[in-house]
Amino acid sequence: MFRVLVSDKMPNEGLKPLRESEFVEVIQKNITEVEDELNTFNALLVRSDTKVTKELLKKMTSLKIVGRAGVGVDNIDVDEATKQGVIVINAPNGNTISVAEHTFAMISSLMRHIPQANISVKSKEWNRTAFVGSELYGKILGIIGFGRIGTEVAKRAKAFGMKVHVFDPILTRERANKMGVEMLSFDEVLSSADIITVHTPLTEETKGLLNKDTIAKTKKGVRIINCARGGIIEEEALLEALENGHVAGAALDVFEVEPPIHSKLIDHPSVIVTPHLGASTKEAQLNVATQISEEVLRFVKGLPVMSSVNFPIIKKDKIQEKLVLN
Ligand SMILES: NC(=O)C1=CN([C@@H]2O[C@H](COP(=O)(O)OP(=O)(O)OC[C@H]3O[C@@H](n4cnc5c(N)ncnc54)[C@H](O)[C@@H]3O)[C@@H](O)[C@H]2O)C=CC1
Ligand SMILES: O=C(O)C(=O)COP(=O)(O)O
Repeated sequence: MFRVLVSDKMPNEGLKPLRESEFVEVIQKNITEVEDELNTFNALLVRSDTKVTKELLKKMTSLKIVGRAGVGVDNIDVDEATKQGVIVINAPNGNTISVAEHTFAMISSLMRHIPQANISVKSKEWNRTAFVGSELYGKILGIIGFGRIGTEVAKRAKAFGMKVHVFDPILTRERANKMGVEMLSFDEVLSSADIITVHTPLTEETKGLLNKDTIAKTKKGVRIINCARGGIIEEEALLEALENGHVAGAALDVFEVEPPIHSKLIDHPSVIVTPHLGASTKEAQLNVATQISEEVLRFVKGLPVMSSVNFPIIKKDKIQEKLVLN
């Protein structure tokens, strides 16, 4: 049997392709619950909670494939997996719409102080002057990272009558024109936008993309959104800019350390937060779990996987060797 450990929360229905296979056994448990049998699993399915470290990979000696039911693979030591000949796959488009919608909910909430006003009314206050907001219409949304999610955010911004300024190193002018957005340099987006939202992966290159120096290049009164990954924006620099009034507000779904219990940012009155909920919809979770299950099943059947993030790097013979089922 091909043993699949599902160590983060995923809907049963999404795991159906694997559960219904006669060649596969699915075990849904936390890593801590299966410490003694880690060497028996052939596949590991995770979201962002499980940290697939070098240490964990070394213990999982029968592992052939890691499936990320989502997009970001920054919680997986992909280099180590590659060295060990373990394929890493993700579900690149299953949660795009959910994250774009959440980003837009955060932008709207931030501009109209909805979370703060909600708390106020529930505390039996009726304060209509403290929560005067700003319209989105006519404002400039700066999008850093114009991939799947950034593109969907842009479509929604345009529907609200916003202008969209975009920086992405792989964006072409042709595509920008087609999408009705303005393609600019990183610095130009920083200096022109009323609201900046980041949608890049977290990599060595994007870590601290918004820092003390780059935040200083933004407009006074700018609002900053992060529904991508903690660490893309340096939290200390953001807090300082909020405290000195340069940044008027921030909406954060993700944090350098999750949960952010020691982050002073969460106590700032102009910061609104959610607990990494971007992909947490019924639809997205069903999509990503189904996609990843179907991919793992393809792998079990010896068919090529389509969404590997490290496949070309692993030598083909190493995969063939791993493909032989126990
Ligand atoms: N909050 C949440 O629950 C979720 C967060 N995410 C995060 O969102 C990220 C983006 O997701 P997708 O749009 O699906 O990925 P994608 O791969 O479609 O797009 C990422 C874009 O970022 C661009 N990029 C890379 N480096 C850049 C840089 N230095 N400056 C500007 N652009 C750069 C790439 O060229 C690419 O176009 C994921 O990597 C993940 O970390 C994704 C899903 C859920
Ligand atoms: O897909 C992603 O990159 C996400 O951040 C979603 O994370 P989650 O699966 O909800 O823990």
